[in-house]
Amino acid sequence: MTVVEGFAPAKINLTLHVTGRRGDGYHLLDSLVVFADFGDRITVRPATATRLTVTGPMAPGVPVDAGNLVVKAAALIGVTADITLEKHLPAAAGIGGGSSDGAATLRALAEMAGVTVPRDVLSLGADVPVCLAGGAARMRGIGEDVTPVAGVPPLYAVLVNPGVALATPAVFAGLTTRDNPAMPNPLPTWPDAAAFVSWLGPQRNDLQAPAIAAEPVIAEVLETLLDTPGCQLARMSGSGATCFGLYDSAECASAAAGRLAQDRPGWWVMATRLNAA
Ligand SMILES: C[C@@](CO)(OP(=O)(O)O)[C@H](O)COP(=O)(O)OP(=O)(O)OC[C@H]1O[C@@H](n2ccc(N)nc2=O)[C@H](O)[C@@H]1O
Ligand SMILES: Nc1ncnc2c1ncn2[C@@H]1O[C@H](COP(=O)(O)OP(=O)(O)O)[C@@H](O)[C@H]1O
Repeated sequence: MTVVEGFAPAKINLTLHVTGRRGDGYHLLDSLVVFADFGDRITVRPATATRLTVTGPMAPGVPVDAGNLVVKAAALIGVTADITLEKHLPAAAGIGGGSSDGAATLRALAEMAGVTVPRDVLSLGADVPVCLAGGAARMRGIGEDVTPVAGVPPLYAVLVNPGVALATPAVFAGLTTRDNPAMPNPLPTWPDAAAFVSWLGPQRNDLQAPAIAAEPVIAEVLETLLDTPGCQLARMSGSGATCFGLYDSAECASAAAGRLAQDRPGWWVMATRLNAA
Protein backbone atom coordinates (compact mmCIF):
# COMPACT_ATOMS: atom_id res chain seq x y z
CA MET A 1 0.00 0.00 0.00
CA THR A 2 1.38 3.42 -0.95
CA VAL A 3 1.59 5.78 1.97
CA VAL A 4 2.71 9.32 1.13
CA GLU A 5 3.72 11.96 3.67
CA GLY A 6 3.66 15.68 3.00
CA PHE A 7 4.79 18.87 4.71
CA ALA A 8 2.62 22.00 4.78
CA PRO A 9 4.83 24.92 5.82
CA ALA A 10 3.60 28.20 7.27
CA LYS A 11 3.21 30.86 4.57
CA ILE A 12 4.56 34.29 5.44
CA ASN A 13 3.63 37.45 3.54
CA LEU A 14 6.81 39.52 3.92
CA THR A 15 4.87 42.27 2.12
CA LEU A 16 1.16 42.50 1.32
CA HIS A 17 0.20 45.50 -0.80
CA VAL A 18 -3.50 45.85 -1.61
CA THR A 19 -3.57 47.56 -5.01
CA GLY A 20 -7.23 47.50 -6.02
CA ARG A 21 -10.52 45.69 -5.86
CA ARG A 22 -12.35 43.67 -8.52
CA GLY A 23 -16.03 43.96 -9.31
CA ASP A 24 -16.74 40.75 -7.37
CA GLY A 25 -15.25 42.25 -4.19
CA TYR A 26 -11.95 40.30 -4.26
CA HIS A 27 -8.88 42.45 -3.73
CA LEU A 28 -5.88 42.78 -6.03
CA LEU A 29 -2.68 42.03 -4.19
CA ASP A 30 1.05 42.38 -4.67
CA SER A 31 2.77 40.21 -2.08
CA LEU A 32 6.22 38.75 -1.51
CA VAL A 33 5.64 35.32 -0.02
CA VAL A 34 8.09 32.91 1.62
CA PHE A 35 7.68 29.69 3.58
CA ALA A 36 8.89 28.64 7.04
CA ASP A 37 10.67 25.43 8.00
CA PHE A 38 7.81 24.84 10.45
CA GLY A 39 4.32 23.60 9.59
CA ASP A 40 1.68 20.88 9.50
CA ARG A 41 2.19 17.30 8.35
CA ILE A 42 -0.14 15.15 6.31
CA THR A 43 -0.19 11.43 5.59
CA VAL A 44 -2.35 9.92 2.84
CA ARG A 45 -3.24 6.25 2.33
CA PRO A 46 -5.38 4.75 -0.45
CA ALA A 47 -9.03 4.22 0.59
CA THR A 48 -12.38 3.81 -1.14
CA ALA A 49 -13.78 6.95 0.53
CA THR A 50 -12.07 10.03 1.91
CA ARG A 51 -11.75 10.14 5.68
CA LEU A 52 -9.90 12.83 7.63
CA THR A 53 -8.39 12.58 11.09
CA VAL A 54 -6.91 15.74 12.62
CA THR A 55 -4.26 15.30 15.33
CA GLY A 56 -1.52 17.45 16.84
CA PRO A 57 -1.32 20.38 19.27
CA MET A 58 -3.38 22.76 17.10
CA ALA A 59 -6.13 20.26 16.21
CA PRO A 60 -8.88 21.68 18.49
CA GLY A 61 -11.37 23.73 16.45
CA VAL A 62 -10.09 22.66 13.03
CA PRO A 63 -12.96 21.29 10.90
CA VAL A 64 -12.84 17.53 10.20
CA ASP A 65 -15.64 17.54 7.64
CA ALA A 66 -15.98 18.72 4.03
CA GLY A 67 -15.15 22.26 5.22
CA ASN A 68 -11.49 21.30 5.69
CA LEU A 69 -9.29 22.34 2.79
CA VAL A 70 -7.65 18.91 2.89
CA VAL A 71 -11.02 17.29 2.06
CA LYS A 72 -11.76 19.96 -0.56
CA ALA A 73 -8.35 19.29 -2.15
CA ALA A 74 -9.07 15.54 -2.33
CA ALA A 75 -12.42 16.24 -4.02
CA LEU A 76 -10.78 18.63 -6.52
CA ILE A 77 -8.11 16.14 -7.57
CA GLY A 78 -10.68 13.30 -7.59
CA VAL A 79 -8.71 10.89 -5.40
CA THR A 80 -10.14 9.24 -2.26
CA ALA A 81 -7.85 8.59 0.69
CA ASP A 82 -7.51 8.07 4.38
CA ILE A 83 -5.85 11.34 5.42
CA THR A 84 -4.21 12.29 8.69
CA LEU A 85 -3.51 15.97 9.27
CA GLU A 86 -1.09 16.70 12.11
CA LYS A 87 -1.85 20.31 12.95
CA HIS A 88 0.95 22.49 14.33
CA LEU A 89 0.00 25.87 12.85
CA PRO A 90 -2.59 28.08 14.53
CA ALA A 91 -5.73 28.40 12.34
CA ALA A 92 -7.20 31.63 10.99
CA ALA A 93 -3.85 33.20 11.73
CA GLY A 94 -2.65 34.77 8.45
CA ILE A 95 -0.05 32.07 7.84
CA GLY A 96 -2.13 30.07 5.37
CA GLY A 97 -2.38 26.89 7.39
CA GLY A 98 -5.48 25.64 5.60
CA SER A 99 -4.17 26.66 2.16
CA SER A 100 -0.79 25.04 2.77
CA ASP A 101 -2.55 21.86 3.99
CA GLY A 102 -4.65 21.90 0.81
CA ALA A 103 -1.58 22.30 -1.41
CA ALA A 104 0.33 19.55 0.43
CA THR A 105 -2.68 17.24 0.05
CA LEU A 106 -2.82 17.86 -3.70
CA ARG A 107 0.89 17.02 -4.03
CA ALA A 108 0.65 13.90 -1.84
CA LEU A 109 -2.49 12.55 -3.53
CA ALA A 110 -1.01 13.18 -6.98
CA GLU A 111 2.04 11.14 -6.00
CA MET A 112 -0.03 8.41 -4.33
CA ALA A 113 -2.42 7.94 -7.25
CA GLY A 114 0.01 8.75 -10.08
CA VAL A 115 -2.15 11.61 -11.38
CA THR A 116 -1.35 15.26 -12.09
CA VAL A 117 -2.42 18.19 -9.94
CA PRO A 118 -5.20 20.19 -11.64
CA ARG A 119 -3.98 23.45 -13.13
CA ASP A 120 -6.75 25.58 -11.65
CA VAL A 121 -6.57 25.36 -7.87
CA LEU A 122 -7.75 28.91 -7.15
CA SER A 123 -11.24 27.60 -6.37
CA LEU A 124 -9.74 26.13 -3.15
CA GLY A 125 -8.67 29.61 -2.00
CA ALA A 126 -6.62 32.61 -3.10
CA ASP A 127 -3.54 31.39 -1.20
CA VAL A 128 -3.48 27.87 -2.64
CA PRO A 129 -1.63 28.64 -5.93
CA VAL A 130 1.32 30.22 -4.08
CA CYS A 131 1.38 27.37 -1.55
CA LEU A 132 1.41 24.83 -4.38
CA ALA A 133 4.29 26.61 -6.11
CA GLY A 134 6.35 26.64 -2.87
CA GLY A 135 9.47 28.80 -2.46
CA ALA A 136 9.84 32.58 -2.52
CA ALA A 137 7.31 34.08 -4.91
CA ARG A 138 5.60 37.29 -5.92
CA MET A 139 1.84 36.80 -5.75
CA ARG A 140 -0.41 39.13 -7.73
CA GLY A 141 -3.98 39.27 -9.05
CA ILE A 142 -6.18 37.89 -6.31
CA GLY A 143 -3.57 35.15 -5.77
CA GLU A 144 -3.58 33.33 -9.11
CA ASP A 145 -0.57 35.13 -10.61
CA VAL A 146 2.51 33.56 -8.97
CA THR A 147 6.08 34.26 -10.12
CA PRO A 148 9.12 32.70 -8.40
CA VAL A 149 11.51 35.33 -6.97
CA ALA A 150 15.22 34.57 -7.03
CA GLY A 151 17.68 36.10 -4.59
CA VAL A 152 15.57 36.22 -1.43
CA PRO A 153 18.06 35.14 1.27
CA PRO A 154 17.26 32.67 4.05
CA LEU A 155 15.92 34.67 7.02
CA TYR A 156 15.88 33.99 10.78
CA ALA A 157 12.48 34.77 12.20
CA VAL A 158 10.22 34.55 15.21
CA LEU A 159 6.50 34.05 14.62
CA VAL A 160 4.10 35.29 17.30
CA ASN A 161 0.34 34.78 17.46
CA PRO A 162 -1.48 36.37 20.40
CA GLY A 163 -4.31 33.84 20.28
CA VAL A 164 -6.95 35.93 18.56
CA ALA A 165 -8.44 34.46 15.37
CA LEU A 166 -9.14 37.00 12.64
CA ALA A 167 -11.59 36.31 9.79
CA THR A 168 -9.93 37.29 6.48
CA PRO A 169 -13.07 38.91 4.90
CA ALA A 170 -13.56 41.13 7.98
CA VAL A 171 -9.98 42.41 7.79
CA PHE A 172 -10.28 43.23 4.07
CA ALA A 173 -13.59 44.98 4.82
CA GLY A 174 -11.78 47.28 7.29
CA LEU A 175 -9.44 48.75 4.67
CA THR A 176 -9.78 52.50 4.29
CA THR A 177 -7.85 52.66 0.99
CA ARG A 178 -7.78 49.97 -1.68
CA ASP A 179 -5.74 51.59 -4.47
CA ASN A 180 -2.34 51.51 -2.81
CA PRO A 181 1.04 51.43 -4.59
CA ALA A 182 2.39 48.07 -5.73
CA MET A 183 5.95 46.90 -5.06
CA PRO A 184 8.51 48.09 -7.64
CA ASN A 185 8.47 46.24 -10.93
CA PRO A 186 10.78 44.52 -11.52
CA LEU A 187 11.82 43.81 -7.96
CA PRO A 188 15.39 44.88 -7.19
CA THR A 189 18.22 42.43 -6.65
CA TRP A 190 19.59 42.19 -3.11
CA PRO A 191 23.32 41.60 -2.58
CA ASP A 192 22.82 40.13 0.91
CA ALA A 193 20.35 39.58 3.75
CA ALA A 194 21.03 43.03 5.27
CA ALA A 195 20.20 44.75 1.95
CA PHE A 196 17.08 42.62 1.63
CA VAL A 197 15.80 43.50 5.11
CA SER A 198 16.48 47.21 4.62
CA TRP A 199 14.56 47.09 1.31
CA LEU A 200 11.72 45.31 3.11
CA GLY A 201 11.47 48.08 5.73
CA PRO A 202 9.51 50.66 3.68
CA GLN A 203 7.33 47.99 2.05
CA ARG A 204 3.99 47.32 3.75
CA ASN A 205 1.26 44.98 4.84
CA ASP A 206 -1.82 47.07 4.06
CA LEU A 207 -4.00 44.72 6.13
CA GLN A 208 -1.99 45.47 9.28
CA ALA A 209 -3.89 48.70 10.16
CA PRO A 210 -7.41 47.21 9.83
CA ALA A 211 -6.28 44.10 11.73
CA ILE A 212 -4.94 46.27 14.57
CA ALA A 213 -8.20 48.24 14.58
CA ALA A 214 -10.07 44.95 15.08
CA GLU A 215 -7.58 43.45 17.55
CA PRO A 216 -5.32 46.09 19.19
CA VAL A 217 -3.19 43.35 20.79
CA ILE A 218 -1.49 43.00 17.36
CA ALA A 219 0.16 46.40 17.90
CA GLU A 220 1.44 45.10 21.23
CA VAL A 221 2.84 42.00 19.53
CA LEU A 222 4.72 44.17 17.01
CA GLU A 223 6.12 46.46 19.74
CA THR A 224 7.13 43.48 21.86
CA LEU A 225 8.94 41.85 18.93
CA LEU A 226 10.74 45.12 18.11
CA ASP A 227 11.89 45.35 21.75
CA THR A 228 13.72 42.01 21.58
CA PRO A 229 17.50 42.31 21.06
CA GLY A 230 18.52 42.11 17.39
CA CYS A 231 15.02 42.47 15.90
CA GLN A 232 15.48 44.24 12.56
CA LEU A 233 11.88 44.35 11.35
CA ALA A 234 8.46 43.35 12.70
CA ARG A 235 5.36 43.03 10.53
CA MET A 236 2.07 41.16 10.41
CA SER A 237 1.58 38.29 7.93
CA GLY A 238 -1.54 37.97 5.75
CA SER A 239 -4.74 39.10 7.42
CA GLY A 240 -3.23 38.41 10.84
CA ALA A 241 -2.98 38.04 13.65
CA THR A 242 0.41 36.27 13.37
CA CYS A 243 3.37 38.68 13.22
CA PHE A 244 6.98 37.94 12.34
CA GLY A 245 10.20 39.48 13.60
CA LEU A 246 13.40 39.18 11.55
CA TYR A 247 16.86 38.70 13.12
CA ASP A 248 20.33 38.42 11.67
CA SER A 249 21.16 35.07 13.28
CA ALA A 250 19.53 31.85 14.45
CA GLU A 251 20.91 32.53 17.94
CA CYS A 252 19.21 35.95 18.15
CA ALA A 253 15.90 34.54 16.91
CA SER A 254 16.05 31.65 19.32
CA ALA A 255 16.94 33.91 22.28
CA ALA A 256 14.05 36.28 21.40
CA ALA A 257 11.62 33.35 21.11
CA GLY A 258 12.73 31.99 24.49
CA ARG A 259 12.24 35.36 26.15
CA LEU A 260 8.84 35.98 24.53
CA ALA A 261 7.58 32.51 25.45
CA GLN A 262 8.57 33.16 29.06
CA ASP A 263 7.16 36.70 29.25
CA ARG A 264 3.93 35.96 27.32
CA PRO A 265 2.79 32.44 28.18
CA GLY A 266 -0.55 33.00 26.41
CA TRP A 267 1.07 33.77 23.05
CA TRP A 268 2.11 31.17 20.47
CA VAL A 269 5.80 31.77 19.77
CA MET A 270 8.02 29.95 17.26
CA ALA A 271 11.58 30.55 16.09
CA THR A 272 11.92 29.48 12.46
CA ARG A 273 13.98 29.86 9.32
CA LEU A 274 12.19 31.41 6.36
CA ASN A 275 12.99 30.58 2.74
CA ALA A 276 15.48 27.95 3.86
CA ALA A 277 14.72 25.39 1.11
C1 LIG B 1 -4.92 37.56 2.95
C2 LIG B 1 -4.11 36.39 2.44
C3 LIG B 1 -2.76 36.91 1.87
O1 LIG B 1 -1.91 35.85 1.48
O2 LIG B 1 -3.74 35.44 3.43
P1 LIG B 1 -4.36 34.86 4.82
O3 LIG B 1 -4.59 35.96 5.77
O4 LIG B 1 -5.62 34.14 4.45
O5 LIG B 1 -3.31 33.89 5.32
C4 LIG B 1 -4.85 35.67 1.29
O6 LIG B 1 -5.03 36.53 0.18
C5 LIG B 1 -6.18 35.08 1.61
O7 LIG B 1 -6.24 33.85 0.96
P2 LIG B 1 -7.35 32.75 1.34
O8 LIG B 1 -7.45 32.64 2.83
O9 LIG B 1 -7.00 31.51 0.57
O10 LIG B 1 -8.61 33.46 0.80
P3 LIG B 1 -10.00 32.91 0.23
O11 LIG B 1 -10.45 31.76 1.06
O12 LIG B 1 -9.92 32.75 -1.25
O13 LIG B 1 -10.91 34.18 0.52
C6 LIG B 1 -11.39 34.50 1.81
C7 LIG B 1 -11.97 35.89 1.75
O14 LIG B 1 -10.90 36.87 1.76
C8 LIG B 1 -11.19 37.97 0.93
N1 LIG B 1 -10.15 38.05 -0.12
C9 LIG B 1 -9.26 37.05 -0.30
C10 LIG B 1 -8.28 37.16 -1.26
C11 LIG B 1 -8.24 38.34 -2.04
N2 LIG B 1 -7.31 38.50 -2.99
N3 LIG B 1 -9.13 39.33 -1.85
C12 LIG B 1 -10.09 39.22 -0.89
O15 LIG B 1 -10.89 40.13 -0.71
C13 LIG B 1 -12.58 37.74 0.39
O16 LIG B 1 -13.47 38.39 1.27
C14 LIG B 1 -12.76 36.22 0.51
O17 LIG B 1 -14.10 35.85 0.63
N1 LIG C 1 -6.69 22.40 7.18
C1 LIG C 1 -7.17 23.46 7.84
N2 LIG C 1 -6.47 24.00 8.85
C2 LIG C 1 -6.95 25.09 9.50
N3 LIG C 1 -8.13 25.68 9.21
C3 LIG C 1 -8.85 25.19 8.20
C4 LIG C 1 -8.40 24.06 7.47
N4 LIG C 1 -9.31 23.81 6.51
C5 LIG C 1 -10.28 24.72 6.63
N5 LIG C 1 -10.04 25.55 7.66
C6 LIG C 1 -10.88 26.71 8.01
O1 LIG C 1 -10.24 27.83 7.40
C7 LIG C 1 -10.22 28.97 8.26
C8 LIG C 1 -8.96 29.80 7.96
O2 LIG C 1 -7.85 29.06 8.38
P1 LIG C 1 -6.34 29.26 7.87
O3 LIG C 1 -6.19 28.80 6.47
O4 LIG C 1 -5.48 28.62 8.90
O5 LIG C 1 -6.20 30.83 8.03
P2 LIG C 1 -5.67 32.04 7.19
O6 LIG C 1 -6.56 32.12 5.98
O7 LIG C 1 -5.80 33.22 8.10
O8 LIG C 1 -4.27 31.79 6.84
C9 LIG C 1 -10.28 28.36 9.66
O9 LIG C 1 -10.99 29.18 10.54
C10 LIG C 1 -10.96 27.01 9.50
O10 LIG C 1 -12.33 27.07 9.81
